[in-house]
Amino acid sequence: MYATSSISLSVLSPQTWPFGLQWLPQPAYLVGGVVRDALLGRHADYLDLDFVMPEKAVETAQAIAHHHKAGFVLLDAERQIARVVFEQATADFAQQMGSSLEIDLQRRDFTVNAIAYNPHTEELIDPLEGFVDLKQSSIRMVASENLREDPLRLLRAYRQAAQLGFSLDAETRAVIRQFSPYLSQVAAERIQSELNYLFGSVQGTPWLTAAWQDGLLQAWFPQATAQSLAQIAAIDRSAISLVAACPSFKAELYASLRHTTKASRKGTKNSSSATGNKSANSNSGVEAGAAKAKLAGDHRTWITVAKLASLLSPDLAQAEVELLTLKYSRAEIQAALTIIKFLPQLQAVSVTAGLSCREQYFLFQSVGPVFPALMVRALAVGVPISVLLGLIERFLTPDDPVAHPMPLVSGQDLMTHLKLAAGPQIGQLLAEIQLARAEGLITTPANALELAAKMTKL
Ligand SMILES: Nc1ccn([C@@H]2O[C@H](COP(=O)(O)OP(=O)(O)OP(=O)(O)O)[C@@H](O)[C@H]2O)c(=O)n1
Ligand SMILES: [Mg+2]
Repeated sequence: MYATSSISLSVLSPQTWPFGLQWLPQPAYLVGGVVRDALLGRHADYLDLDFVMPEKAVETAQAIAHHHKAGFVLLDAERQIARVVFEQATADFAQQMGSSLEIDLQRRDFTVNAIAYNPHTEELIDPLEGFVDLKQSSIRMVASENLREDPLRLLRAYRQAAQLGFSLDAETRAVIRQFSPYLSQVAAERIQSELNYLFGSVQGTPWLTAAWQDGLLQAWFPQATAQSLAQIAAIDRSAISLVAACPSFKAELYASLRHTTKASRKGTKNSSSATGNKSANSNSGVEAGAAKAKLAGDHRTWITVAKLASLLSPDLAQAEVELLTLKYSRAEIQAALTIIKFLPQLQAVSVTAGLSCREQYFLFQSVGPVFPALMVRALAVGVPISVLLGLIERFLTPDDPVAHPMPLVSGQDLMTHLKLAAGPQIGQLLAEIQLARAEGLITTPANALELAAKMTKL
């Protein structure tokens, strides 16, 4: 135990919390990432407070939530863990595991995450010498049994190494390799959220590759090869090249998909009983997790979907099974499958001939909003940038008749003017009108009606 005078821990001060110190019983400790990050001088983009206390954890959370009109979620009744969700912060309150704080810390994942701070006395408690590992930028397990107890920690090691810019202690890595088959026992939602972080940044890529090399991804992506991982690195480079060639495409590539998904990095159902491995047992818990993931910058973009698609089987049915197993949302599954389905068409394009107007029209129609993900994946697998830039220009032009056709006439117009009955023929005529427009053959509604009249007489 040592006093904090030599280190600036102002970020841990109750002044930064959304509630006052008087709400906490004595003793109570801050633990986990917030302490680690404060010691590193690392400012997370949002406040994620984890408290442990020998008793009254849930009552404390309840009282704080009630007084501050914040959200309250009982994450685990048995282990007495509750979450209070504020607008700009989340605070978890857990009953200490075991009869002392030291025992609780000994049951955690990595030494750098097993440092506690007592806000009442302003002291750090570091029995596992996590501070030494922090200074050496090293992720070191507390004990191999702890990794066995909650195998998600195997993958967390790579995610946290990526996030912190740390290395993985050699002995820890050897244990992870040995335990890698146990990762298949972990709830898919928890795996997914770690993966999303690894997909979400350039720094994640080498660690994703390391995780694959160490056998952590095989159970979830049985078809992934060294080449798949190389393609993920190529996606990082391709995104840079596309933005350099076409700066206005950046906003499209990095558009957030989070509104389309409810998967969360914490608070999803699981059966593990490890310390700090908080699990929600209600839907509101999932919501709380999602809210937190959103605050934490769980950035799902078209680039992350393109990376995900790189690891999947090229067989659509098989890829869908892999995505469903990982509990990806409908929207993400649709997006990843669209990439897999249309990539071969782009790979087959000859640079000289390019895609015909008609082919482009159908490509835009079929791919829809997934287009940016398909472009970055296509460039990563070697489709010439010249082929892609033409398509991107169309995509970025709001009134482009090929990428964004506006109907010249409606189905109703056709029925009224040509005295046709409703039926599949109307849809076919509308498609032909759009195509003729895309090819520059017609420009006005009158032209469209003429064309349709001609076609019905054929
Ligand atoms: N599977 C897990 C999850 C969490 N923890 C412990 O619970 C703390 C808080 O967990 P969490 O907030 O998920 O992670 P952080 O380490 O705080 O990292 P982040 O910056 O991602 O919040 C961790 O530091 C660690 O002590 C653990 O031992 N095993
Ligand atoms: Mg945390």
